[in-house]
Amino acid sequence: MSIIFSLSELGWRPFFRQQLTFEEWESSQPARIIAVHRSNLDVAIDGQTIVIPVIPSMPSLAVGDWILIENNGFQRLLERQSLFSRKAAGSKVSEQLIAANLDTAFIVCSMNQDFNLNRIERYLALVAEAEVEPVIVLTKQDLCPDAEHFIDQVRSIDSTLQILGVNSLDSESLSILHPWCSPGRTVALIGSSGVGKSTLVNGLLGQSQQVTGNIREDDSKGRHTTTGRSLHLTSAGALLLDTPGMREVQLAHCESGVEATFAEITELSEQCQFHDCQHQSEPGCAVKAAILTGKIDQRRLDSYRKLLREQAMNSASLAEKRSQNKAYTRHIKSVAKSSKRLKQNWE
Ligand SMILES: Nc1nc2c(ncn2[C@@H]2O[C@H](COP(=O)(O)OP(=O)(O)OP(=O)(O)O)[C@@H](O)[C@H]2O)c(=O)[nH]1
Ligand SMILES: [Zn+2]
Repeated sequence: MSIIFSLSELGWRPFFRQQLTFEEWESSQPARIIAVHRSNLDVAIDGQTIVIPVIPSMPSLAVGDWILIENNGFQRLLERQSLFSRKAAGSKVSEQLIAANLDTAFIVCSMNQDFNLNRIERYLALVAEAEVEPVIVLTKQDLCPDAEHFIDQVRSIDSTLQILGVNSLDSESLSILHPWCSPGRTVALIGSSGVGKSTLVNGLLGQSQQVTGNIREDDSKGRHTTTGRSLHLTSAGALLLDTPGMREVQLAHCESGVEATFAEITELSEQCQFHDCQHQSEPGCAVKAAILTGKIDQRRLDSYRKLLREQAMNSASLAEKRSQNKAYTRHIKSVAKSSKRLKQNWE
């Protein structure tokens, strides 16, 4: 089932439009990537969706990317407004792109014993790193006698956050999310297992469906496989990006995201006596002083430290895996070279 989209419904806006040269306006067409497969891309252009082949000279592309095409062939990638990526190990692919040009990430957490502020802060750091607007969606409100208690806790970490309580099983309750789901906007969900993401996705989609139906693609062995597309239309008109990768994003190379999520600690750090203060037992620590006066929560500082450590450890282990892979590749190459030499000598 195919739905016809206009460019503005696909999220086309001045940020992308102004990147085109006059010549590009004349000769090429903007297109949004709605699925990335091994050998081709599904892209939506003004009024239709088409399939274009993946060619080796293409940059890494993600669902949600805007590209220019000419005669149904790839021209160039437009600058992204936001990007979720997973910093993968491996000598060839150092960064696995997950989703591009999202406007909003719904950070989903349930209002029950699974509720966890540290986890929300972890997701906030990821979303800040990707430069996407966060909205905290607290689910299972129907089962919770004191939703305000949970909402207040989230507000205590940042009073400017958008925080909404919902019952994902009730579409009327989800209308509170509509301001972020208007036509042309792109949203995605992030949250732990069991908090109700799938239920929320179903509720937001209502009777609507994937931007186009599944397609069949030949895999490397020539077999047909059916691959789902990742961009869906919500009943309120937004595009909902639902890709498994979003659910597995790791905290690595995310220092600026962590710093942004704990802005009050980062700002206070500038007043610490030592510029590399760890806020533990150093003299003249402004952060410790703020904890003593109750201005900052000890939990906040612990969470900040833990996330900084986690992202540093993940980044380091990825770098190590990368260098191991490089060494392995060098080894394979040298074995191949010497066996070629041997063969030449033999002949
Ligand atoms: N009462 C109630 N139940 C909910 C709500 N949201 C989700 N559930 C239920 O919670 C359970 C888990 O929901 P899922 O949508 O599968 O959770 P998920 O986050 O997608 O979990 P994973 O697929 O493991 O990532 C299901 O039984 C849902 O019906 C809600 O707002 N209210
Ligand atoms: Zn300090």
